Amino acid sequence: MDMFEQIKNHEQVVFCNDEDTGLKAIIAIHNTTLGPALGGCRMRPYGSVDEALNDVLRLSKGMTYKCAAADVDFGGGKAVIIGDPAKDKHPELFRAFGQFVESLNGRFYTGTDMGTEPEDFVYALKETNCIVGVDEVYGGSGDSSIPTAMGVIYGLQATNQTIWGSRDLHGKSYAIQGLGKVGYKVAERLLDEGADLYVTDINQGSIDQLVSKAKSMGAAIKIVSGDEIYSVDADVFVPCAIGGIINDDTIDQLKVKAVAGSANNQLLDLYHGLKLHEKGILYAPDYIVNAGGLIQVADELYEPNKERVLQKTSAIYNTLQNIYLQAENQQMTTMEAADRFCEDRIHSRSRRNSFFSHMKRPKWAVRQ
Ligand SMILES: NC(=O)C1=CN([C@@H]2O[C@H](COP(=O)(O)OP(=O)(O)OC[C@H]3O[C@@H](n4cnc5c(N)ncnc54)[C@H](O)[C@@H]3O)[C@@H](O)[C@H]2O)C=CC1
Ligand SMILES: O=C(O)CCC(=O)C(=O)O
Repeated sequence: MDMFEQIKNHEQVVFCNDEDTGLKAIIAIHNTTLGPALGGCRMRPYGSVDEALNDVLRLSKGMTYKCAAADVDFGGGKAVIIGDPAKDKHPELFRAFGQFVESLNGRFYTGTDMGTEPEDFVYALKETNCIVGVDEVYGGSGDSSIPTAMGVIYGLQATNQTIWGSRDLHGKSYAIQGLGKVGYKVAERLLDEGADLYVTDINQGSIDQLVSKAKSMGAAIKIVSGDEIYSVDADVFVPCAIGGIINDDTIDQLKVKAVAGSANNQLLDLYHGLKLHEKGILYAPDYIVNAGGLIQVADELYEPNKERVLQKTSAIYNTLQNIYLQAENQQMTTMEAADRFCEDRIHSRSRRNSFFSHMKRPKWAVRQ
């Protein structure tokens, strides 16, 4: 496919190649109407450059919508590093990545995502100030997966309220895919609430950790294989790992009443939102539910304020309920209702914010 056809809705795509450190990364800036691009950096052993490019293009577009929905003055961007997080990480790799981010001169801010940790970005921070979510001792706001997990909990509460008339989390069962930075925290909170859990992860260490936590609480969790997670008899499916997991094959297997989790790009295609709807499964649009981390890192770039982050993250509950209502009133899927809500916000600003008008960096209150 023609490369420009492939990236046609994006403003800028940067291929980063550094032979000395082995860095192979792609930074995608989707849309900066609302402000400079902001989005995490994922590290994965992608099978091909094309796979990595597709991922970063989809993820960066999602960030444009996420920023609009969360009402933060940033645009959509994302980065991917091609490599195995378990084997290929080293300080110089992240320093080299930081140099590429710096070369964008404030058009792109980044931090953690799947496969990366706040500590990795301490090295990138040596090269650029355009890094978010590092520990507070380095001037950051800390692990952004904490508010992300909190947002998922608000999303689950809004979903339960809509389906069962109560936002209570206990008395329901949840199938969690992925016990990483976000999924593990969601699982802990659900255990605290006395919910029943089915869990899966490709990393046995995370499962063992959750099992011993559950044991210490006298609770039981059911461990299932990667394939089984789609067909368990749970009330809600909570995807907290990879994208594209809502597809023709998995929708046929789902027995749940709702899907609400942190994973970015859960629907393989937009029409899978319709298929879920036709099967009577309520879908919580991913970028509405998982905006907590974004809210924290966006806040960090101005005047960091923990209370405000908590307040804005708790608004995910109302935003999601409104999306559910809009979808019902306008006879569309929840994903279509969410997309329309965001597109209206972006278009209403596009007349006033022109391309590149947000080159200026936000005020760096902490690190200057
Ligand atoms: N960290 C954050 O604040 C945010 C994360 N997200 C999204 O949430 C998802 C999870 O992010 P993190 O927890 O930060 O990533 P992470 O890398 O800390 O955790 C991902 C977990 O999923 C597991 N996993 C990977 N493939 C799997 C598979 N096929 N089946 C089961 N488990 C699998 C990994 O072993 C790991 O434990 C990603 O899609 C990410 O883009 C979205 C918004 C913010
Ligand atoms: O958590 C971050 O660093 C930025 C937010 C992000 O990348 C996301 O929400 O997917």
